[in-house]
This record gives sequence, C-alpha cells and structure tokens, in this order.
Amino acid sequence: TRMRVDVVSIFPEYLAPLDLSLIGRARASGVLDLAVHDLRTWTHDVHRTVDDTPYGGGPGMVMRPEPWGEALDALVPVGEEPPPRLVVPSPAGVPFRQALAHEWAAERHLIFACGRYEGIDQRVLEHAATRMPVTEVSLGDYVLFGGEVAVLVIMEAVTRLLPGVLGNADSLAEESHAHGLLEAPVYTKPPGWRGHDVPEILRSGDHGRIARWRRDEALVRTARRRPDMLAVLPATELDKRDIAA
Ligand SMILES: N#Cc1c(-c2ccc3ccn(Cc4ccncc4)c3c2)n[nH]c1N
Repeated sequence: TRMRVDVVSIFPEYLAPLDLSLIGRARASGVLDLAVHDLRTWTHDVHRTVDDTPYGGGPGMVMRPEPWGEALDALVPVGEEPPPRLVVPSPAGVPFRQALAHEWAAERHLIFACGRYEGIDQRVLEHAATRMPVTEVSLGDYVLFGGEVAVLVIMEAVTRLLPGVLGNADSLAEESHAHGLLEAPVYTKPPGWRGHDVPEILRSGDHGRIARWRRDEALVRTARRRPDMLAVLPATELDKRDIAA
C-alpha cells in the first residue's frame, strides 16, 4: 500500500462517502488504506464524554485532550519511521491549496483529527508535534461546524494525485491548472442546444487555433474572476498574450 490514512471523528458516519467512487477504487486497488475511527472509542466514562467547558470562559465547549491523546497513541506505532503527518482542519489553519495536496500525496501515513464544538484542546496538537509533523489547515474563509467535510475535500484532492487513481484523461484536468490560470469553458454534443451553439472554433479541427482560443478564454476568465491569480503569473506568461496592461 502506498498510503495509509486514519480519520478520527465523533461522527464517523460523516466520512462514509470515502467508500464511494474514486476513493473507493483507490482503496480497492490497494493504493490507499483508509480507516475511520470513532473518538469515543477512547473514552472510558459511562457517558463517553469528549467535551468540557472552556478555560477562560466563552461560549460553547472544547474537546478534551485525553481521548485524543489515547487515540493518537493507538494510531501511531511507537518508532514509526517516517512518522505520520497529523492534519487538523481548523478555521485558524493555513489555507489548503493544491500545493499542500501534492505534498500530502507523497506521505506514507496521514492522520486526520476532526474537531467539533469550539475546537480541540491546543495541548493535543502541542503534544503530537513532539512526535510527528502537525498541520492545522483551513478550507477557506467561512465557518463550518467541524472538520469532517474538510477531510472529505482534502481526501479527494490528495487521493486523485496518487499513482493509478486518475485515468490519463482525468490527469489533463490537473495539467490545466499547471499554467496558473482558470480553465477555459468546456462543451460537448449537441452542437446546438436551446438556441445556444458551441463556439465554432472548437468544431473546426484546427488544434493550434483551438489551443489559442482556450488560452485566451482562460486569461479572460481569470482576469474577471481571479485577478489575484494574474498578479502572481511570471511576466513571460503575460507577455506571451500581450495583455500586459
Ligand atoms: N477546515 C476548516 C474550517 C472550519 C472548521 C474546522 C474544524 C472545526 C472544529 C470545530 N469547528 C467549529 C468552529 C470552531 C471554532 N470557530 C468556529 C467554528 C470547526 C470548523 N471552519 N471553516 C473552515 N474552513
């Protein structure tokens, strides 16, 4: 197996979609070995308590450190080399981007800690960092209820980069971000649909002109929707299209 992934959550059923489609195939093909664990496995009281009131006051509850400590003890064999990476989705995390997906696709073992409530006692991450690399990561500037959906997103972005998971046709989708622009629009049959026609050029068979048309469309879209992406393009890319303002 190329990669082992452990996910710990108080809502393990939230991760059920990881059994489906591409990720299901990656697991069946043996390239990905995934296990989802219920954090309450590592509680010992009759109510299986995972949360408590926050020191310093404030609204909501905080996840207790003890169950997380025992969960990580159980999931990280002593002396595992290289150590797993602990990924903790959090509103206070670093932005999750394709570069991180590529980095994490090269890991042998990932452990995802799904928080709920107001988050996980920070000492869990501090203690884990003495044994393994720890990354607090955020999907974006909006507020979720917990880390589970972030793990679904991250697992999709990482799994599709594992060898053999993408058919070569899909891998082109990955390429298209390589030029640092948004993708051009896509079309398929029928050529005319509800009065809307496919751009003639795409049916011309002139692959040079089609490539240019797609790049122009990608640039226009990027300029309109993500000007921030253009700001970081190497100048040569802009000069190529003589659109430098
Ligand atoms: N990744 C990611 C996220 C989260 C996120 C992730 C984990 C947890 C655990 C608990 N919460 C709820 C909460 C806690 C504190 N402040 C606000 C909300 C989470 C939110 N919100 N937005 C993102 N982009």
